[in-house]
Parts: sequence; structure tokens; C-alpha cells
Amino acid sequence: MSGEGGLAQYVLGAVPHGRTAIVAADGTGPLTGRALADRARRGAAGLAALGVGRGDVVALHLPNVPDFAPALCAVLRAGAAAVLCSPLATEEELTGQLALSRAAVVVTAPALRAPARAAAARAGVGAVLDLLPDRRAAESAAVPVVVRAGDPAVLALSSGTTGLPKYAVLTHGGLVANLRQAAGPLPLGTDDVLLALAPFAHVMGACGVLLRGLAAGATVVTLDRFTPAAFLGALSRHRVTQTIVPPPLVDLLATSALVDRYDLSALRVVYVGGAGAGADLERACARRLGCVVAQGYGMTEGGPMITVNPVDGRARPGSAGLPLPGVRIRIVRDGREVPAGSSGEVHVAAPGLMAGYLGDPEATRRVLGADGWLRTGDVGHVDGEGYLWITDRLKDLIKYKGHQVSPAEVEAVLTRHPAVAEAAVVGRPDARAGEVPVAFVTLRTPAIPEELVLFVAARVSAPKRIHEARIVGALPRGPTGKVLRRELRRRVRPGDMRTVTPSHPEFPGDLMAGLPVVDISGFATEAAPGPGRDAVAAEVDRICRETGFFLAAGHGVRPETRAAMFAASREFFALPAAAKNALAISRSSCHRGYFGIAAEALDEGTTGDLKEGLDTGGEHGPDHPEVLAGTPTFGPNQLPDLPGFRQAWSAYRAEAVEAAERVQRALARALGLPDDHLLAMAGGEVMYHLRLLHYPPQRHTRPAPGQLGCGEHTDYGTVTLLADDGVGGLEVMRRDGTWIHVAVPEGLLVVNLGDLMAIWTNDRWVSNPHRVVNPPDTDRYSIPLFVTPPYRARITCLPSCLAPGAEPRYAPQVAGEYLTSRLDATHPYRNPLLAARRAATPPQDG
Ligand SMILES: O=C(O)CCC(=O)C(=O)O
Ligand SMILES: [Fe+2]
Repeated sequence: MSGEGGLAQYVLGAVPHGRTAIVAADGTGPLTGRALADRARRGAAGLAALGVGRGDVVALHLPNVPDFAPALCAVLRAGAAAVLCSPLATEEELTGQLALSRAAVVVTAPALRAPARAAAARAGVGAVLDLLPDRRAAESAAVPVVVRAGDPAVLALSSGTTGLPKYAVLTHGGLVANLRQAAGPLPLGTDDVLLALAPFAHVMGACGVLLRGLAAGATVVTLDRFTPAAFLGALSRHRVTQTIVPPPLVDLLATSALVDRYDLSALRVVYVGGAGAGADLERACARRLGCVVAQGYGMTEGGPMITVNPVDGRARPGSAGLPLPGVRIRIVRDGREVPAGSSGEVHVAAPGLMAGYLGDPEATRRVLGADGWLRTGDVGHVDGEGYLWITDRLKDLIKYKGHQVSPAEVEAVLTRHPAVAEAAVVGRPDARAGEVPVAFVTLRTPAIPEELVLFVAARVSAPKRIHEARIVGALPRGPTGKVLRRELRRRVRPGDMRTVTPSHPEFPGDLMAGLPVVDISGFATEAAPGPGRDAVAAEVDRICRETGFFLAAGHGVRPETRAAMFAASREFFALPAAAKNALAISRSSCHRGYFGIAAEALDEGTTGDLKEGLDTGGEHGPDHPEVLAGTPTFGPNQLPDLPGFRQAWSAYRAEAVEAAERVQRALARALGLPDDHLLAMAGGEVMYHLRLLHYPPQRHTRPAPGQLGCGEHTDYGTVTLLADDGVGGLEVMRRDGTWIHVAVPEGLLVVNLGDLMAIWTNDRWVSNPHRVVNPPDTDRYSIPLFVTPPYRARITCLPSCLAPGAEPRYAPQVAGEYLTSRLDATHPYRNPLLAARRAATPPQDG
């Protein structure tokens, strides 16, 4: 390759100026070839003005949007290398990537600005740009910089065949060679429309799709977020002719009824990347769509494209196809090349191979021989006609929905958990995802599986989350001490599935001591105190001194009442946003009604909780004395007009309030007070606020760093009784500051103390911090009932809780005023200051 523009020149030189080069699936951000070339040139000048040039690294932290194209081309023209960063990366992951790649500048999108800035600050990166600087013509004359074939062009994260993620260095010369080699066997022309589904943060998306499409003069359509409807809609709306999909989508295209609703008649070729989909599925898909379905094979280190099935009728379903021109394949077993038909490790030699791993000659040597052959870590054979068949892999990578997950990386996260001694992560076959990560761990100190699952979930992006943690006495090891992953994979094969529940023998029993079960049926009525009441009260006192959280049995809420309430709640939250917003809490004078995602921030100062909810209270008509008196929080509910909703709600509320009365009697007795002390306080009537909550799965909500379903908080009133749907996600802080995950056995209610208890008891009992982490892939529903003393009740230290001569630690509070002060502090709609601060922070994605 002759100097000057390198890869950018090669690609942009082919883009027809007058036509759309790239556009988002929703029609936004279209760029003609001319606009793309202009923006790339001006962006390069802007980068040069920042001092970026040959030898520098610029991070592209962008979703699949058209703007990615000029950004990438600008970086290349400026002579720098682009490091591809996933928009799904957590702040922690991004920090590591920026540090490892030694990026000088981060280019991000407005929606990703907050994590990008935080990570850049932590990694010491000087400049974070929302898209590219844009310099006008005169300044842009100075570029392109002269680049050499061996200059790094793209740094792509790869887990390699083993170990932690590293950056594969792909050069200008290597990528141009790979694009040239692909042009024949993966034909694409100016009439083609190519759907870019693979993330541009992956080299297959950036080079195999985007640059290949642009270099062929085709139109590239970007899809930022996958849903079946968005994917199929994009194929049909843009009359897409070609796309590359991961294997699970071949299944969708071959079998989903949804496909019939879209016109996919323009589609000519569907390439399948990642692991193969299987011959039968490929054939079924090709038959149904009337197009070619062709598997290809590639890897980051390999350039990235290595083999592909021809589209001229010679495709072999199930095989990875033929090597691209200029690419050689050999199969090696026990250090020797084996003949056609024999199985062994696949080695590749090609001009497009990576130059090596950034700053890691040791790791480079392990995969890239001095003779130029790359060891892929995949096992397969070449048949008599030269087709490659991948049958297995040496490497341990887990393939989750087309993403490659490095077990070592997830293991490194797990071993940061103080309780974990060792961890080994393997893939479990999964019908939807291909594979999901599952961890085997040995412990130093007790921990429960759910706690580990959530620990990982809070730190890594969705593909790397473990779907199960199995606590074992020891990891299986081979003679050299190496963990036998094969053996672990065998244990997680379907058919050998088992879930570790808290009652499993491997589960350390004493942990549940933090959340003991208390039977409160003895407190059902005021009269006839049962003989067990004192013993239960003593147990309640012990628990409240320790954690302030317990599970109530014998609460009297009937299973059918509870089921009907959950069903009604699901039905409500499934309504369209407009229907829910018609009941907006912001229209209520008494804090009753619907609030959407991020409308409340239980942890003040955070972005807002990843949940939506419906707040309800007592049925207070216009003649209710508190309503007539204008007491805050008293007034009408806003309930949805769904058939059966009101009945389900009022039945559940009535039974839950009765349960709450039992709890209040038990608490009073535990404090040495008459059973009805809390129920008969002066200052009005006890307030019961029933709240329906819905936590959408993490992967739909794209949490900002630190954003949770419920931020860390304590409840405000006397006590809370919570019904949850058993999906998990509630975490409670123990007095020692460690978090435990609360697994609620079916039918029990979680009981936890509110802030006022500390005032009453002078900290004998305190409210306990808790939070909710949304489950990764499922919706979670919960129904707390908050109990607050009468609005005007004055909460002061109980004499029985004050040691002789001691002073109360807290100033007295009026119960209702404390409640409204907390609501004001956590709801922007109630608080102009909060609203202004919220408006000043960058918008949330999702
Ligand atoms: O949904 C949950 O499990 C907890 C809800 C909660 O803590 C609250 O709303 O105060
Ligand atoms: Fe709470």
C-alpha cells in the first residue's frame, strides 16, 4: 500500500458522493458519501488541532449510529489508531479499556457522556468529545497524514484464546488487504443495502460490516438496539439486501411467526457469523426467506474475515466455507499438519492478520508464530473440497448472543468478592443466548449464590453476567493444577441442571440467620393474647436489634388475594405509557398515582431509580376530616380503570393492613409497650401507603453507572411489609456493612423497620439500608405497604428505651412532616431544586 491515506483513503475513495452512504434504521442521521468524506476530513483536522497524530490512540465509545462512520474515518485520516469501546461497557470496564489502550481522546455520544467522562477521568484521558471536532476546509488541507501499511489502524478488544482481554492491533495494510480479499467472495455493490447489526465496537461490525459496506459503495443501515421488531422492520423498510447475524437470529428468521409480517423480499444474503447455526437451521432459513444463508468464519486476530461460504450455489450449509483469496488454512494436531478430513486446531496465515497484541509480546507469541501462522484455538477439519468445518474449540470463550465472554475476566471480578476464594466460569448451553456464563466458586467465608450473581451484575455488562453461581467444596483440577473446564462444562450441560437454593446442603445455613422467619399469627387480634406472644416478641426484639429485617409468616394475607394483586399490577404496568401517565402522580395533590422510570431517587443525588410505580393510600373522600383540614398525603387515589383492578387492590390492601396491625402489635410488645400502643397513637389515624412497583430488566433500561432499581435507602415510617414476586433483587445491609441478597420464600412478607423507630428506641432498633438491583433478564414486581404513624403524632424517645441519665439522640419529629420531607427530598416533581438539578444532568438513555 502506498503511503498517504491508508485505510481511510481506500474506504472513502469508493463511496459514491451523491448517494446515501449511511443512515440509521429509523431514518435519522443520513450522510451522503460527500457529507461522510467532508466530515471525516474536518474531523481529522479537528483531531490534528488537538495534537492527535500518528502513534496516538483515539477511543470510539459510540453505539451503532451513522456518526460512527465519519468518526472512525477521521481517526484513521489523522494517522491515529481507533480503539473500539462498547457503549454497553460499565464505567469500570471502560476505565480499564482506556488505560490499557492508552487512549489520548475519547469520542462519545451525548447519551453516553456521563460514564465516558467518569471513566476518562479515572483513566487520566485528557479529552472527551461529544462526537467529533469539526474544522473547516483551510485547516483540513494539512491532512491526511501519511500512514504506512504497518501503522495501527484499529485496536480491537479480544479475549484471545485464553486469559484476560487484550488489544489486537490491526494495521492499515492488514485491513485493506482483508477488505480486498473479502470483496470477491462476499460480493457487495452500489445497489446493495447492508444492515449493520453487529456492534461497531466489535471488529466484525466495524470492519466486516461498516468498512466493507462503505468500501463497496453500498448503503449501510445502522441498528442501534436490537429487538426482533426493530430488526425485521429495518430489513423491510430499507429493503436491505444483505446482513450478518449471529446464530440465534437464524433461528428467529427460520422459525418466528413475526417474520411473516414483514416484507423481506429484497434480502439476498444472510451471513452467519460467530458460532455456526447448524446446517438444518441454515437450510430452513434459506428456504423460508428465499435467499442465501451462508456461514462465515472470522476472528479479531484473523483480520477479521477468514473464510466464507460462496453465494453462487456452492454454499455448504453447516460449514464455515472456503478461505478468502490469499488466506491459507492448515489443521494441526500434536504439532503436525494433518491431511484433509482429519481434525485438529485451525491455523491461519493471511496478510490481514493482526500485528500482535498491544504491549504484550508474550501473549502474541503464544498465538502468532514467527512463521506467520495464527493459532485460532478452534478445532475443525478441512474437507476434500477445501471447506472448513469448525467442530469444537480449544479456547474457553463463552459465546453469549454473538458476544465473546472471557471466563478469566468474569473470574477476576468474582474473586474480588471478599467471600470468594476461587472461581471458574464456563458457558451453559442456552436456547436463546447460545451460551450463558455460569460460575463455580469456592468460598472463604459464607456467601449465598444470589449475592454473587448480583455482585457480578453490578460490575459488568450484560453478556458477562453470570446466570448462576454454584458453590462447591473444590474446583476439579487436572494433574498440572489447571482447572478442568471440560468437566465443569459437562456439569452444566442441560439435563444436569440444578439450581442451588438456600436449602441446598452446599449453602452455609447461618446466613439466613440475618433474615429469620417469624410467625406473627399470634398477634391476629387485640383480645385473647395467645401464649406464644411473649416468646415471639422477644425474638422480634432480638432481630430488630440485629438487622431490623425479618420474614413474616402467619400474616393472614391469603395467597389468592396476593396473586390477584400481582396479576392486576402486571396488567397495569403493561399498559401503554400514555394510559399510565394519565394517572401521573405529579397531578396529585396528595402523592397518589403513577410515576415512571427514574422519577424517584431513593438514594438522593443519584440519577433516579430504575423502576416505575403506582402510589396509593387510604380511600379518603372529600369529606374525610383530614382532607377537609388540608393535611398533606390525604386525598383521592388515582387507580387504573382496569376490570377487577379496584377489587384486587382493595382486597389486598385490607388484608395487608391487617397483617401490618399484627406486626405493629408484635413490635409494641417487643418494646415492652401495650400491644395496641402503635395502633392507638394520638394525632390522627395510622397511615398505610400501598405501592405497586415494577422493575424492568437491566438490559432494557441500560443503567447509568451506579443506577439501581432502588438506590440505597432506609424506609421512613414505622415499618414496611413487602410482598415480592420471588425473582430476587432486594439486598439488605447488615450491621457490619455487608450486603446480602434476600431470597423471599413464596408467601412470606419481608418486614423492615422505618426511620422513626430509631427516634422512638434511641437506636435500640434502627432502620436498615436496603436497595434493589434489577434482574438482568426478567421483570420484577413488588408491593410494599408502608406504615406511618398518624400524621400529627409526635415521635419522641420512649422512656423505656432511655437509660438512666442518658439523653435522647434525636430531636422529636412529627410523623407526617418527616414523611413529606423525605418525599420532597427524593421526588423532583415535588421539589423545584431537585427538578432543576435533574434537568442540568445529561439525559438518560432508555
Ligand atoms: O421492591 C423492593 O423490594 C423494595 C422496595 C423498597 O425498598 C421501597 O420502595 O422502599
Ligand atoms: Fe424501602
